[in-house]
Amino acid sequence: MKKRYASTWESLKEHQVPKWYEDGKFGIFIHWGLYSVPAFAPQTWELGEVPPDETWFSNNPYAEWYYNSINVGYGPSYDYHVQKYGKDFKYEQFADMWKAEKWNPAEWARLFKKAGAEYVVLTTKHHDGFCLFPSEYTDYNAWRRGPQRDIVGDLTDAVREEKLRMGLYYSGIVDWTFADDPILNNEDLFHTASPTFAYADYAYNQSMELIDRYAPSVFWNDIGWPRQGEQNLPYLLSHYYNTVEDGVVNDRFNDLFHDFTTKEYQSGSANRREKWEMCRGMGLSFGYNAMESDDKIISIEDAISLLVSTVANNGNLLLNIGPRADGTIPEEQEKRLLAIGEWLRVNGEAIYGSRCSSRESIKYTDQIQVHFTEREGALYVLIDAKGRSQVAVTVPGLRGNAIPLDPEVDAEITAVDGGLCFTVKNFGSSQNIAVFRLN
Ligand SMILES: C[C@@H]1N[C@H](CNC(=O)c2cc3ccccc3[nH]2)[C@@H](O)[C@H](O)[C@@H]1O
Repeated sequence: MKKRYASTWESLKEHQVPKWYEDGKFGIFIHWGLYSVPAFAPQTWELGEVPPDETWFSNNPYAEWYYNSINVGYGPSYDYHVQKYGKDFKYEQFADMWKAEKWNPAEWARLFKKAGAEYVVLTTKHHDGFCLFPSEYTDYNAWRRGPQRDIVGDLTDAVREEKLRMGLYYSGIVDWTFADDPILNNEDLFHTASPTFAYADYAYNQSMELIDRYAPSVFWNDIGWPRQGEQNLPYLLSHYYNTVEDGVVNDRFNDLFHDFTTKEYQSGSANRREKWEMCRGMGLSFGYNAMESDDKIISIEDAISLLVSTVANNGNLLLNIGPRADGTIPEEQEKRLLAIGEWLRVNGEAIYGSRCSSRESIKYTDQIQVHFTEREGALYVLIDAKGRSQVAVTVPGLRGNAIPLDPEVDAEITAVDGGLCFTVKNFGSSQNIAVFRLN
């Protein structure tokens, strides 16, 4: 019998995180839109590395922030824009330059499947207000302009064809087509963006059309929800759950409600006792940054290490790709997705469907950490030895027989006082993370 949610916080609080999201562990975030045309941002910091003040916002590494970065009227993006497009070139003109002429959604979905992802989250409307779906509330959308396609619908169909879950991102409180005072600090961002009741209704109406048209498995709201629309939320969220019973929402509704909490790069905190999700770009940006240098893009080994440490601590990893305006995925991003998929094909038994172990992760050095997961009565020991070709670690309190999941891993396991010593002589193809099943 399908549960019916009332539009009250009490009823919503009965919603449980669905098994598919607990089991899925790995998703692909996609930031694609008008900002993918200029595809420019300075390569400065990861979010959380420096305070979110004027220095961050006028040197914003997020290429999807291009509109605000030029709107502040100074800084690297402003200088780039004047030099490349001219002082009078309006951001809105990118709407007719974005053609997505090489886009093949089925190809994208096949790549995400090969990457071992279980779900996908696509931007439907980022802070610039341009919609990737035929919204009935604005013509500033990809059906009327640029690609002249229902990007959201076409990708949703392709993703579901590959039996992956489709999630939708919506920029709830920031929409520069309603209010575009330059943003130079978090106060502007989280509290005073788009301050009208008209915008609150707009956000509510667009969210309803996204739910009714696409029934997304994830409703990923960003930054916050219009304060003038907070009283709409219980109805919106109960409508969402009554439409998508095993749907999930994140914690970016002004901390009023969530299924899972979020971290972004170095920003935010997570606790093992509740479900959380880590999101980040491959480099310092979510939107494609054509200027990005290889040294700023996460290594394959560090991406897998992040997945392992996130999952072992009760999280999911939502790893972003920033496609080019023409619809192709940059090779350096594709390479990382395929390598993660390769690692998961060999070691995924310790990841998919696993649960957080009562054993906390152990940090021996900055390079050597051991994580634990549990699944179907088995304990998995995941030895992460960043950058080392061999390692020997003693894990206390373990006993029994440990088998490497990767047959190419050459390791010796010996019982020592009250624990097991793992001597890994060769990590095989497992990118310096060797996984053992303890029977
Ligand atoms: C995915 C990413 N989100 C950014 C806004 N970030 C937040 O609102 C935010 C970060 C964060 C970290 C920990 C807890 C809450 C948070 N909210 C956006 O400004 C970026 O363009 C991008 O879309």
